[in-house]
Amino acid sequence: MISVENLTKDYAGFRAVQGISFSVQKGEIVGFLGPNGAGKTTTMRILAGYLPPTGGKVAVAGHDIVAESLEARRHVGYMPENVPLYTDLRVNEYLVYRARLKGVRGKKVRERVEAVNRLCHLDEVKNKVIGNLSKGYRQRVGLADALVHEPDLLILDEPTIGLDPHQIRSVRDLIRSLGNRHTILLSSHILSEVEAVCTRVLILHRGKIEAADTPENLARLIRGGGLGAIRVEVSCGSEDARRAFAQLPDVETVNCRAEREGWSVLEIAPKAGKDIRDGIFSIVQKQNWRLREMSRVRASLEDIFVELTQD
Ligand SMILES: Nc1ncnc2c1ncn2[C@@H]1O[C@H](COP(=O)(O)OP(=O)(O)OP(=O)(O)O)[C@@H](O)[C@H]1O
Repeated sequence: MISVENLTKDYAGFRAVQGISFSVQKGEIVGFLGPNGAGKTTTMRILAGYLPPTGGKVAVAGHDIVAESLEARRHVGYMPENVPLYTDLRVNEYLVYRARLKGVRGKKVRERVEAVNRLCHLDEVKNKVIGNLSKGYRQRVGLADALVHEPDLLILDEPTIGLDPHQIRSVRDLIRSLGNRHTILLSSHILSEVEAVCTRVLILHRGKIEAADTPENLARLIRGGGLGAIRVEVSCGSEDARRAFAQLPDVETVNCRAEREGWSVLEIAPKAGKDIRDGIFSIVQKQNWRLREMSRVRASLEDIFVELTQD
């Protein structure tokens, strides 16, 4: 659905996107992550046909975004970061206008507007003036706009920015349900949201792709080859515990997380690919400590993001 080869974008001598390549298959929901200024919006605007690339090849649904711009854009629904709406229009009027502008004709216009109103839960506000809507409803109007011409591909730039937790959850559920029928590329700084809806993530840093994989595989990349840190709670002082566990040959780091009432909580990271659980247990036995927790700490998407994008 998306094919990007060696894409570059220059702004007045500054290279914001530095030769990136990736592809997105039909039916995927892909999270596009990166620190501020990484080049996410720039890339998304190029994919949506709003900005010309400086170099490289970009195709959407098999159509070159430069040579066959109109045809490519027919397949794309784009929701920009700050949804530009005509605040004097009513929701219905706006969506009818947008549908016509995007080439929807005749009876189909009403049908499509009704369908997206239903899908985006806009029915109760469809006759309201957009300027009087809350931020959450405006975001949904933006999403309805992106969907009104039945695109195959949805490009959503921070779709939940500025929403409260209830609204975030409802937009997230909506995106997940759209994933059944659409391919989706979405950027977000809310990593729990990306973890919840995306099948794959692309991490962009300073205009380059640092990683592209499922969150599970990325966690494997950064934490001990997939085995992850082990969290233990043992009945001793944290310094004694730290020293004892650090002696294990396959241990990379030992960090104390808490110490209270004679118990210490530690996170022990193994060297890549090593399983240190037996060794940990032997030490606990030898020292005659009591053990009330031994669990695996899975790297969160936030851990992965921070590790891959720190300077
Ligand atoms: N129109 C422009 N003219 C000049 N520089 C620009 C322009 N648009 C973006 N940039 C620069 O290009 C770089 C990438 O910006 P972009 O908006 O694509 O990043 P982003 O990853 O979307 O960031 P954010 O998470 O803050 O939205 C930044 O350094 C930005 O200042």
